[in-house]
Amino acid sequence: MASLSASNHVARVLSVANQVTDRLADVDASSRIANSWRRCLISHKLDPARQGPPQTLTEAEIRHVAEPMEETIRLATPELEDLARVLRDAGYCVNLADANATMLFSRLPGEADAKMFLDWKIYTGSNFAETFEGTNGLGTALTEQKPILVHRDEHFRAQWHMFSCAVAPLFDQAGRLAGAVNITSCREDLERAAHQLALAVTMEATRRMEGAIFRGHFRNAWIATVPGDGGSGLIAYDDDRRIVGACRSARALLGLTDGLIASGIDLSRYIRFDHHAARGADEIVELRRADGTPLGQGHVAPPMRAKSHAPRRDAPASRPEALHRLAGRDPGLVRSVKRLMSIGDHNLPVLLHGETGVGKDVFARAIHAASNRARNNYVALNCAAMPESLIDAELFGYEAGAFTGARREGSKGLIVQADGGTLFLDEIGDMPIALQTRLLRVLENREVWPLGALKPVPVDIRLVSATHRDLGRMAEEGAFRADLYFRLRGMEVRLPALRERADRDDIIRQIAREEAPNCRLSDEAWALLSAYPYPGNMRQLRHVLRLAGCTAENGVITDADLDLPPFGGRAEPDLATAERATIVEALRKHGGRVTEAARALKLSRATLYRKIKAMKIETAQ
Ligand SMILES: Nc1ncnc2c1ncn2[C@@H]1O[C@H](COP(=O)(O)OP(=O)(O)OP(=O)(O)O)[C@@H](O)[C@H]1O
Repeated sequence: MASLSASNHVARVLSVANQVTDRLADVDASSRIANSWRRCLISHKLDPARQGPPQTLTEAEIRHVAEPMEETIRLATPELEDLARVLRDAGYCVNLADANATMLFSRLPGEADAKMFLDWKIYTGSNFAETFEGTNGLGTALTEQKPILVHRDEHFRAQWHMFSCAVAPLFDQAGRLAGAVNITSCREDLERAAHQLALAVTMEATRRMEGAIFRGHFRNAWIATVPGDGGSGLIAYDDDRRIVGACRSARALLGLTDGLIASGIDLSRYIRFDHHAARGADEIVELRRADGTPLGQGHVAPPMRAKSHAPRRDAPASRPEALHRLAGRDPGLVRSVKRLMSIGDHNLPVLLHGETGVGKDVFARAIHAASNRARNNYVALNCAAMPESLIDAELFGYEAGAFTGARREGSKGLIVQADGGTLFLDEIGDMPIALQTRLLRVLENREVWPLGALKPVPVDIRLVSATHRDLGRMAEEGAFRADLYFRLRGMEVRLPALRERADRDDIIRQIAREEAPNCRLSDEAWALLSAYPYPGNMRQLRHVLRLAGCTAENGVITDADLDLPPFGGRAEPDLATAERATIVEALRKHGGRVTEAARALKLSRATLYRKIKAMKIETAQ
């Protein structure tokens, strides 16, 4: 039925709703559309012939309504933007509405189609509740909490007959209805089948939004993905394996309720699997029910704090104190921090330069915390700690099935995880040339192409990188891409070695307070500490004082407690030899197992890998 007059449509609605056999009754009387028409007539008392625009909110009202949805919209936005880009050329407008059917996010299609949506007020602030607008995609999907396609003359009000909308409801991290994702088209040439396809795409995108909302909400918890017929379920649990959250599918799959979750019920009462909590990386696991029956392959992801140091959600917008504290009273650093603060709100890349252990990582975190990105993720990657193929996958992400061994649902990659925040690339001088080219492209185009992806993902990151090498020289010699080098050093900050710092004594005092709080330094110990050149910088000083705090007798650290290897102008070889021997011994003791050796040495696995690589130590792994 291409175009119906308003009066014919009224007669049609009445005959369908009243189940009268009539030539106009072209809609199945038991269908969801017919049921909705009945609701509109009987419960909402609406008139199918009524004309007029939808209710719209003022700017202030929109802000008020959007406030409780702020986090949900933020977490769903990357997927919404993707969906809008995919459907734009097909003429669809894309919206996210809250559970009351008020549109709070809108992306219009190209110019040729956009005017129609503007004229009909299909944009942010408009309300499409079924109780006002009658049967329509948003209102009806939200009423029924089910995806729906409302094609042209299936709308209750005749005035909406030039539109088709496909809508998927969106459920929040607790499985509650949070809103719906709507796509609307006014193209006459698009058949129902085309809209059905677009609905499937929208449902899939909405499922990914729900995943992002769940992961964002439980970013400090472990997350297990459990396969299920109605889509995979997500369960969040703490370090003691107590369940702290479950999405709608996981609740349905395992019979979890709010009450059970609030009681901190043990995960093992529902699912069991083995994984290595200490590894701090995502893992594919074999899942079993509590009674041992197999549940298939699942996936376990560690808390974001372990891999990306995500700040707390209540973190203040910007905290420059840490940066000032790190600069201390060193005039050169104080100047650098001043300059950094003056460019703080810009996204200028920063290149940190300094010897090992001077505090490049803590400085990078402080730059992030002092910036206007502080509320978003700080994501760090050590380029020297991983083989090229792993950096590629970790950094740029990949689509599902992009390569053998890839995670089933693909991986967003660290660049996308850092969207809106800061990406810290440590030991950037060790980044393989092929990846330098890809990174340069990301910085230039502000988008990333995950491996196997058909389209790029837009990203907004601030890049802070660090190196102990002379990148300028490497660029001259062709060992590092010169164009990338110039991009990285929007601002270059040289972190002085501890022996060069004007405020070295302040730092020794501060670290002594932190590492050996119950001890005082004897005069001889103080003399030794303040004269020593510290080839291992802050890290070495910390280790020396930590050890001294343990061996000191009667609360006094003497020179005998200080393990300061002799320094003959160049201490690195001695220190390096001792360190190498310690690592080789730890690896030997643990049968070449890096994870266990790292634990014994109290180093992160990544740091130990980096050292193994730098020292060219052979391992069994
Ligand atoms: N200004 C400072 N005051 C006190 N401790 C510091 C300071 N800067 C860094 N540290 C400490 O020194 C240690 C090494 O810091 P960090 O890992 O940031 O150094 P790095 O330069 O990144 O080292 P690497 O080059 O080996 O990666 C950490 O324990 C850190 O807490």
